Amino acid sequence: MERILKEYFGYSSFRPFQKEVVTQILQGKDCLVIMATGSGKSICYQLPPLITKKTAIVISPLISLMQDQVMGLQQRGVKAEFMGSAQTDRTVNGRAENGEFDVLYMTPEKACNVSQSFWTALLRKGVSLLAVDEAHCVSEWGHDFRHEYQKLDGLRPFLPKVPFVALTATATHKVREDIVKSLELQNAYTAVSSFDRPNIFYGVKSLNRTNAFREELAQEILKDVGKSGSTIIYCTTVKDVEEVTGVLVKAGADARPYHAKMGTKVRTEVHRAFSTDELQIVVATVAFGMGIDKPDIRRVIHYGCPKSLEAYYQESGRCGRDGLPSHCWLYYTRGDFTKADFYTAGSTSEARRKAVMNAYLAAQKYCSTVECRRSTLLNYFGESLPNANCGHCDNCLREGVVTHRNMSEEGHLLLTAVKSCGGKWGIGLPIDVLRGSIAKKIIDNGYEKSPVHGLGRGKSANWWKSLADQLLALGYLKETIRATFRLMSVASKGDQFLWAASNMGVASSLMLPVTQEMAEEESKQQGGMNRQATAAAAEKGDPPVVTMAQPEPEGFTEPELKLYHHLMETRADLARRNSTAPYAICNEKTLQKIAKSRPSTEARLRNIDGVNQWLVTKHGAEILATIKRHATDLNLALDFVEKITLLSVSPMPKAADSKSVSSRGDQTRVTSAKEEAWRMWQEEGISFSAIANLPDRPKPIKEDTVIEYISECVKAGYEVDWERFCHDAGFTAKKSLEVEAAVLRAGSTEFLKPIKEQSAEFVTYRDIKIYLLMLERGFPLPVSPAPITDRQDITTPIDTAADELPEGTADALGSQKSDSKSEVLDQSPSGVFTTPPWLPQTGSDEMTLTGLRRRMPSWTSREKTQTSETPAKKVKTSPTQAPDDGRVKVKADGGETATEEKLVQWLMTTNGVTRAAILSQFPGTDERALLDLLQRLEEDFVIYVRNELFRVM
Ligand SMILES: Nc1ncnc2c1ncn2[C@@H]1O[C@H](COP(=O)(O)OP(=O)(O)OP(=O)(O)O)[C@@H](O)[C@H]1O
Repeated sequence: MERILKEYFGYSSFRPFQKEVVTQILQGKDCLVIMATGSGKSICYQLPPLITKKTAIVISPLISLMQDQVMGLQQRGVKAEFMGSAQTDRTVNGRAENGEFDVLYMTPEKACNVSQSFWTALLRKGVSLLAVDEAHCVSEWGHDFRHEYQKLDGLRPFLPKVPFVALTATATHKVREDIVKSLELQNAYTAVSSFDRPNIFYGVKSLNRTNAFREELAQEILKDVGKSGSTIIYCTTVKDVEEVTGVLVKAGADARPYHAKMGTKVRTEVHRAFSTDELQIVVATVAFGMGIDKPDIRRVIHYGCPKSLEAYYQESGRCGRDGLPSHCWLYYTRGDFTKADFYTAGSTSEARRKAVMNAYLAAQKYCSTVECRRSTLLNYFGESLPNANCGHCDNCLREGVVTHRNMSEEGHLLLTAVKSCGGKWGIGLPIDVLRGSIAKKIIDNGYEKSPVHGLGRGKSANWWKSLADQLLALGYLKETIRATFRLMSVASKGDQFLWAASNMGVASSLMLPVTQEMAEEESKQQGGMNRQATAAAAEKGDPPVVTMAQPEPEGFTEPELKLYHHLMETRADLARRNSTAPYAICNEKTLQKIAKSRPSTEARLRNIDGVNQWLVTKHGAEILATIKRHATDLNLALDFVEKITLLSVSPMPKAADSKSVSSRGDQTRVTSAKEEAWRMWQEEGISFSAIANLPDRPKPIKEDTVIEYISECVKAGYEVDWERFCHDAGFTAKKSLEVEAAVLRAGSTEFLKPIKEQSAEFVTYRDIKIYLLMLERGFPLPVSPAPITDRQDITTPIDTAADELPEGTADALGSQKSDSKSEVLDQSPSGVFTTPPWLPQTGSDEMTLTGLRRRMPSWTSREKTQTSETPAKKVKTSPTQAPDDGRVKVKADGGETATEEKLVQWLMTTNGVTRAAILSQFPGTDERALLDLLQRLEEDFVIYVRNELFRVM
């Protein structure tokens, strides 16, 4: 899986849940995948067809979305196409039926209308899965309900045993249940990830639909768009689209409109220009919604409140899909909150109408809340942030700047006005009463006689509405929905407040934040006084005003930045010449990694996370040429190996306080089996081999597995006796130096295989992993006094050392809780080791374990056994274990032995071989040891098995 992920998509590791979902699909299981926007759901259905070589059918709601995905996949060497009305290539149908495509997209309408014979023919060729993308469209409770989605279960009989995979980024619990029911998902594996998009900054501002405001907005947008990345401005109406585009173009912006009233041809052209970076800003209605899969959109601006919070999450989710910092701003006016009729008009059932209304109210709440925007968004989907303050939205940044004020008087007035209107109206009428309106409705109902009539004249209607939002959120007011009307009444908490005020003569204090809207309204009324206050606050060093500016990549020196920009130009040029989008060539994050590491060869370029085989083959030469050309001018060294990230790890906590510590970042604790292995080794001194062969294990595990377990504990912060660990694992100074040299030659620490290829034969995958772990945790590496000057200097340790050991010794050593150091050196009671014959017999400080190790040619028993003068204690390695140099034990009956290298080399010359064939090729190999070797190579992604044939990756 990892190999294919790297080969086609360029990624070196899976994101959370991707691997699990792919595994379940490969096992034929239905899946329900609920993962955040931009979290990488597509990989879940794009990888299985590449593994199984069977077509994946993907149901997608929009042609533009399918076209985008097909373009991206084709750029990666994946055979992808879409079937539907917009398809001009007449051969697609036949080729699809013939199983020629890895990934085949179609709309639900198309899928429900293709003939049974099509499915039968395709099924004969092989179908790996049927994915239903944007699966929330299945549910009436979803924000984009589509009838055709509800018919997709009709495909089940045509595609027996084909796993159905439903994917969406927006599904409340109700929607999830609907999806499972409607698509008849059986025993589905469900993956639900966090909805959080940490790289996105969320903010809300108020809006005024006047030309003056739009001009101001255009200036604000223009300040940032010049820097980099693309911008989408979503509008709720075509009129808004035209007006906003107008002012932007007039102000000199590179902007074009996109809405349903434009012809298909023009829309396609706008879409293409935007995707290929020819156009920087698209001002669009939601028609442009899900169809955009561009990873480097830096700003999504909403001009008007969206129709639902789900829609907002989806649309804002188009932003920053490459994980780089991006901004989402929502501009709204309270006038946007009066469109309930419009949005609910198409509802065919009461349930649907209610769902639309709830989602609409949630969007309004998001606009007017003074709480953390991110929390508000996540809470809606049933998720809560560990910290109520995300620190990365306008409200959180304003915290500390926002002043609180006792609004008990205003609160009392508003509650009284609502009460006097009898709970029969929305909030608008009581506010009109407060502001002294003598409209017909007020006179007809006698509200002008209310004791509070006209007492709230000093504040604007919007100011009072903002207060009402807060009183509603705090439970002083309550809202009931009748049809599309929102009726406001006083809740019991509000009643108590009013009662206390009239009976005790005092209103309780009501400290509330002055919302941005309140501040703006007051500012308008006080002729800009508030603006002065804001400037004064800034002078006092209050948090900075948030801008939409796109920061340059972090941690880059000036020359590196220049190189990065040259690479961006090369990418744009490649995209132009290949009629594709720059991001389809390579995304910005990957380009940043390339600029930082500056590979000099294709192999090193390939090694970079995010670089796929296709990029190397098609454009590698030009990218390398750009690097070479500019790196010299900019005085930048090539093949820069970034160790900073590896070494900048916090010091390791002590075991006592680290057992419950989760690993850095990923909150996972080690399993009890791993912790048990760690405890036995670290605290009880039991050897790896003894732990691997514990008598009460149902089946022995490999020594390597034990080492892996302990390594995981180390990563999770557990303490280890590191010297002993290296000693027991046979990781010597010589190996350490060799791996270090290999890392430099490989140019990266991302993958094990290139490092292995660059290492001397005696270095095993285990050694490389230990070396990387030490680097990661910042442990000192073993040192040797004699530097290795020449590769020839490094000789391969003997192959047969372990075979000379008498049977049973290892088991015996293990069962007596042995410290494996005793396999080599006799330990004196003082903890000082006696000097082996090949070391000087004097020199007290050199007699400590560390001192000895510093001077020893090697640390380990196994390496010591190769020294002819050393009277090594005989240690037996279990027949199922491969010795630490990765070699396999030789059987007494002779014949050629399978070593890691020999085996891999031979496999490379074949098209895949069975285990029996390997055994006959290497008759001197112990069968169990061979199995171990094969398993280890598989785990290290050196080989893989398909149809019981072993092949090299
Ligand atoms: N394992 C990975 N490593 C690094 N990047 C990845 C990985 N998987 C996916 N990505 C990248 O993440 C971005 C988002 O992926 P994708 O389009 O699949 O998201 P999505 O979950 O379908 O989002 P949405 O619901 O918004 O459509 C893409 O640029 C993709 O290439």
